Parts: sequence; structure tokens; C-alpha cells
Amino acid sequence: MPSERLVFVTGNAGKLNEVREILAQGEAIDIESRDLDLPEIQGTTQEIALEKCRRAAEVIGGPVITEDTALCFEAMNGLPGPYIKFFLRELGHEGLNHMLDGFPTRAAWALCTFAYSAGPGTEPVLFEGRTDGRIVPARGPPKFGWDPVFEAEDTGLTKMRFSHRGRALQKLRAYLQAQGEGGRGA
Ligand SMILES: O=P(O)(O)OP(=O)(O)OP(=O)(O)OC[C@H]1O[C@@H](n2cnc3c(O)ncnc32)[C@H](O)[C@@H]1O
Ligand SMILES: [Mg+2]
Repeated sequence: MPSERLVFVTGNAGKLNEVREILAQGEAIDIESRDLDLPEIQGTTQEIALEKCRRAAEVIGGPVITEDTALCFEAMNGLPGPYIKFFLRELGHEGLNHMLDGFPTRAAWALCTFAYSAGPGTEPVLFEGRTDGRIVPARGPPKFGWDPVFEAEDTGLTKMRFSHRGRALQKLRAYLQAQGEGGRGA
């Protein structure tokens, strides 16, 4: 029986580029992509990730991965979190910095959540990766989302490439490889 291709459903070209690059390293995992901006519910990062992946599996009719990225401000108990896309769009890099004026800390963390579903009706599994850091005035090339204003803790660079995403993907890769041994080639 031919194995179905794994489809990464995302409307974000920056994510797709990073995921392709990471998955090409080591034992390559072959993915297709579908550019769909799926509706996202309100809720915790986990609830949002699970529901988006369920919908993606239904639309695609086969195995899918989806990804949600949250940027969480410590001073705001983790907000904007999964809603960062809308804050970034409306306020820009400068506005994100101003949000924290008057607060005692500019600490923040990036949380990446991959969800994998084996197909419609199959409950998705989640894989998380986190990078701690802080919000800083924009620097570096403005090519991907909030990168220019997030300084990762351990590097002092505004982009620790593949950090939160890389960590979550390593877990997803291990899971898919374990599944593959049980039948389906991943
Ligand atoms: O279709 P999907 O996959 O949902 O793509 P999206 O662009 O809607 O993505 P999210 O809902 O996860 O929103 C995350 C926001 O954070 C941005 N973003 C995601 N990963 C990032 C990263 O590693 N560095 C900087 N910005 C990032 C992204 O451009 C969005 O504005
Ligand atoms: Mg989205």
C-alpha cells in the first residue's frame, strides 16, 4: 500500500522555509505543503493547536502537520501568546516594545507547537519547543515576523535560528520515526 505524503498546512512562508530546512537535515523527512490560512479558535496554545490540526486533517483528508507560534511576555502572564500575529500586525515592532514600558520585566519566551494528525478523526499529538529571551528595540533584517525584537537569552542575537521551532521539530521527528518503524514510512 503506498504511504500517504505528510502535508504541512500553513499560510506562513517563513515557517515553511525553516521547517523545510530543518527537516532536510539528518534523516530527511519528506513533506508537501499547502498554503491555507486555517481558522484559529481562541483558547490556550494547546487548544488552538489541536483544533487547527483537526481541521487541517479534514481539509486534506490524510496525515498533516500544523504549527502555532506564540510570543509570550512574562510581565503579562504569557500574553499576547498565540495572539501575537494580531498584535504584531496592529502595533508593529515599536508598539510591541511600548507595550512593556512601565513593566518591571521585558522577559519573553517563544513557544512553538507542532501538531500531527494521522488523518481525519485521529486525535492530533502535540510537540512543543521553547526559547527564553526578551523584547528589545528592533534590529537586524525585518524578514520574519517578530524576529527583530526578540533576543534569545543564550546567544544575545536577535535570531537564534531554529531554536523553538528546531526543538519542537526534533520531538516530532523522533515520533514520526518511531511510527514509521511500526508500518507507515515517515
Ligand atoms: O497558517 P499558520 O501556520 O497559522 O501561519 P501564521 O502566520 O498564521 O502563524 P501563527 O498563527 O502561528 O502566528 C504566529 C505569528 O508569529 C510570527 N512568527 C512565527 N514564527 C516566528 C519566528 O520563528 N520568528 C519570528 N516570527 C515568527 C508569524 O509571522 C505570525 O505573525
Ligand atoms: Mg495562523
